[in-house]
Amino acid sequence: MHKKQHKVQVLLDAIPHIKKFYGKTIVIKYGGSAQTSPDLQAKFAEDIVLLKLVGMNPIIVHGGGAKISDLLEKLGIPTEFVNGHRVTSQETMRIVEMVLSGDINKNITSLLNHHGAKAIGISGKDSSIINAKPKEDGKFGFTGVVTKVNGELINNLVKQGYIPVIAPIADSDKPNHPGFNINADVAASKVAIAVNAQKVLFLTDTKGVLDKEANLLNSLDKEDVEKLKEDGTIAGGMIPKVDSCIDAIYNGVNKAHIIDGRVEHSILLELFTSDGVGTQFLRKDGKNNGIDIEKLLKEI
Ligand SMILES: Nc1ncnc2c1ncn2[C@@H]1O[C@H](COP(=O)(O)OP(=O)(O)O)[C@@H](O)[C@H]1O
Ligand SMILES: CC(=O)N[C@@H](CCC(=O)OP(=O)(O)O)C(=O)O
Repeated sequence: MHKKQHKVQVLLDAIPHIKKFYGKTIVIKYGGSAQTSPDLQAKFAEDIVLLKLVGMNPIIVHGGGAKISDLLEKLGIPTEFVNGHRVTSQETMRIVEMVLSGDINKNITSLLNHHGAKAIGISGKDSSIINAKPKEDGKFGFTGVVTKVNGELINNLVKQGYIPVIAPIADSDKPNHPGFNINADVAASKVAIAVNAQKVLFLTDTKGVLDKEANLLNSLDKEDVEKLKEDGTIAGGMIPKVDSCIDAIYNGVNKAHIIDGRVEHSILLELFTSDGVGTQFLRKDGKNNGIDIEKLLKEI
């Protein structure tokens, strides 16, 4: 095919995908592990701006766990993770907020704005968009469990043309409280549920969920995830990610995907091509994901 025709064909191939997602809300969890190089960050920004321009409503929830750990180490403050969630002392909470809300949130917001978006950086504390209480009765210190997300406020920002960039810090309902550190995967799924998102994408530093032989698992549901966690195939930072994917698809979000944020334009590959990348999470009972099982069975 002639080069110019090929370019046109690429656009034409994207039409059904653009149609499917036009006007739909997509939450993108931008993990710390996928924020590594300036080049990848610029490609991420291009993808998000393109989604907005073709009529989708992207909402970003970002992480930054690696940067938090780096700063804690420099300051000589020990840190611990249990099942992928950081245990957060009061001292650590201040660092977490500085890194997530002060540094990373503003960098992503500025990056998107310089690529032509109208991005607005907020933390869950702003207007108490995310509320939380202590996780496991305080065993995790200032690590929180989300109790409420103001989806309406986030959707109002979207309606006004903004791309919300949300730091996973939550407010407490108690005054003079330092707030809560929320695992960014958990924050992303709770935001996706609250805004009634069509999809939630988790960008990370692996191809997706891998089995014991490091083969990519293409599609998972609740029971698969339970088995993989039980036998230790899924560990560490992957635990909150898969739990969040399951939470999302059982609470109104059609599909969740874990994709490789190290691959350039992985968001566009996922949304605009039929190949699909990474691991998808889909309810096999067909409820809530747009698949008409009755119709499919008749066609077999
Ligand atoms: N079964 C698995 N498949 C893929 N990655 C896994 C698995 N179990 C544990 N992991 C780990 O989870 C990591 C991703 O989680 P994390 O480092 O928290 O990323 P992020 O910053 O994107 O949230 C991978 O880099 C990998 O080390
Ligand atoms: C409670 C908890 O685990 N909070 C996380 C918040 C940041 C995060 O989740 O960042 P990634 O997505 O890059 O891992 C932390 O302190 O590291």
